[in-house]
Amino acid sequence: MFSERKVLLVVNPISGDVNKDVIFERVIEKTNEEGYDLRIYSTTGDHDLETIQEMVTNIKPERVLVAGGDGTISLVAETIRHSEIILGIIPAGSANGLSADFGLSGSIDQAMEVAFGDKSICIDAVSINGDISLHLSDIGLNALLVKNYEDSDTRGKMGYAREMLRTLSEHENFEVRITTDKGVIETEALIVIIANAQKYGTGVSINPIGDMSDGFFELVIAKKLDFIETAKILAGNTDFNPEIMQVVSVQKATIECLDKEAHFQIDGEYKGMVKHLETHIVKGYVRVAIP
Ligand SMILES: Nc1ncnc2c1ncn2[C@@H]1O[C@H](COP(=O)(O)OP(=O)(O)OP(=O)(O)O)[C@@H](O)[C@H]1O
Repeated sequence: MFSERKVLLVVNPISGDVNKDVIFERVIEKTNEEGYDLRIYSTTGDHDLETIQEMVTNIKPERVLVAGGDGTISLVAETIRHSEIILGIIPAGSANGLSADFGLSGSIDQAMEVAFGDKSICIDAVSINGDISLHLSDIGLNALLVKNYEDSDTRGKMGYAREMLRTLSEHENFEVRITTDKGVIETEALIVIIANAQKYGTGVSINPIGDMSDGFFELVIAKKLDFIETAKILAGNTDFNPEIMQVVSVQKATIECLDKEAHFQIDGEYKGMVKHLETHIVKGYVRVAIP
């Protein structure tokens, strides 16, 4: 059957611990029912951005569905940025931070309903030294945890707990200067989070005022915490205490590490050590289907 209504499904075959066969079956079934012409792309880890970009240009889909983690979602978002094409998320990564913020539970049934539903919002992104962050990026403690977890060959809760303890023993606070149009903050920090959203994938709410569509992002600056409190936060057992963290809503900021380089991660992907970050909001970056 010929159809003008096209859907592109992008699947990361290696992400998370999720059986992609079920996803294929459900998407094929749903697109048949709704009369969509379906195209499928499985990522290879090599030149995926260029290939997806070309497919989007040629196919002109109404929706692009992504079954993968935050890395694959960011990649696809880049290919449909500033367009009316709707991004449908089928959570299938290891952490699924973005999906959690959109209220997606992880069930395929719910994801399908949402991805083909008629509710969507246009979300902002944050540009950090030229890279795009859709969710939460940070320097300091959590970025070191992301690095340690990526470097370790264990997975699952036990592996996470072990890396968390190692991270707590290795981490050192750093001196930071943050310059925004609201003034200059100079402080010792445990972590500085550049937050477009509200919650980490663990469910910890670190930015309760976060709104992905408001034209602002938040800088969440946490100072020294004690060992137990920090462990609870990393493990996802408690939210940040407002007494020891400062939150500023901005459109632009310069972040400088004054005494040493700090570990840096974007949306769950470790990016190395940095001393200087230039950040600014990119309004209306991508349209996402929501519950
Ligand atoms: N076929 C493939 N083989 C190997 N690596 C791949 C393949 N397809 C994509 N990748 C890699 O997968 C990474 C993106 O993974 P993604 O973020 O989707 O899942 P994840 O890491 O399991 O989940 P999360 O981001 O939620 O932790 C990229 O580094 C990309 O290069």
